Amino acid sequence: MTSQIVIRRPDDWHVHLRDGEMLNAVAGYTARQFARAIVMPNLTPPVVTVAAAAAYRARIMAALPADTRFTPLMTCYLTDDADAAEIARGYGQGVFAACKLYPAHATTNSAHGVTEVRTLVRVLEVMQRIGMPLLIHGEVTDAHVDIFDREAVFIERVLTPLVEDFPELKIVLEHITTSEAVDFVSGSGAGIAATITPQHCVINRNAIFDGGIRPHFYCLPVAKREHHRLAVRKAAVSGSPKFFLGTDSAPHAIGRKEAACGCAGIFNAPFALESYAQIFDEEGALDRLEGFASEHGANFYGLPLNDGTVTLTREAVAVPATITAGDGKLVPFHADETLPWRFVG
Ligand SMILES: NC(=O)N[C@@H](CC(=O)O)C(=O)O
Ligand SMILES: [Zn+2]
Ligand SMILES: [Zn+2]
Repeated sequence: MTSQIVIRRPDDWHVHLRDGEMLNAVAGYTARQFARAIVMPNLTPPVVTVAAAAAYRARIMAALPADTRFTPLMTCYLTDDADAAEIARGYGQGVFAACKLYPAHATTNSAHGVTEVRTLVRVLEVMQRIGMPLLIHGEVTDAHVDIFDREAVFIERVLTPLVEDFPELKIVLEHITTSEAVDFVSGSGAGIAATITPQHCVINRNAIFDGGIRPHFYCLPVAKREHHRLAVRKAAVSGSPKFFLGTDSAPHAIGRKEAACGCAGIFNAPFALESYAQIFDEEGALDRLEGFASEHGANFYGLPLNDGTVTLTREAVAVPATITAGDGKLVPFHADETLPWRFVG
């Protein structure tokens, strides 16, 4: 039985580091495990300019010890009046690594998101030309569409025509949750990829209602039926270069989760690699963890692979019930569980 995993230093291709006190509390968890991370721009107000992204990047580095080897990769939040020239300038200067498309009102802090993808034609043309990836929260927001169908309907109504109109545009369908998403990405060209979170490999929708409402298992897109979980999990461990690691770690203070209208988001950064290692181990695919965690994403983005390695050992690790964050508390994914793999560093 394998007792140790050594892989090239991995990257997290989708994370929410927040700002202010929360940023100070959570940034270290991501920087400890990952060499780079694609940092989501859904702050209030959202990150839409090169200057705002550069300033946010500086705040992230200031939240970490000076000797931390971590590179935040910044993203531009697309709005209906997104500025193609500003976006191209930010990409050219190495400030923006990608643009993020939130359908308006699809998820946390998406009120400024895009109402009609059609309005973005100019921006998408430029992105396609310069090779800048478009990252998508793939859910329709139509209230008539059942919440469990919103990803599949987005693929049909929005993503399929988008790929037809912009065949060379690099697209990452973020945090996929359905067999429809797996099939769409698998059946598309090399320019279409997806990130996969640990939670969508581990839980199905029953977890959200297990003996009562469980707000710490609520995120968007919401977890789906078991057969979807199995499809997503199979894609993660498949070895396909189209699927790569993106935790979607999305911290919300405990009081904002345990509330009459609790926020969507699962905080998985503190034990992210432990969680993925367990999944790959259970699937007999530990030899594919390195591709998923450390190679496929970088290759898709056209970035160099990281130097150095990280190690996990087969050793029980107890996940605490809560984690202190400033004056408040966060509940981590796997709270109160014991995981079989320990991140050593
Ligand atoms: N995933 C979530 O449930 N929440 C994310 C937003 C997002 O990634 O959709 C957040 O910012 O809290
Ligand atoms: Zn999202
Ligand atoms: Zn997210």
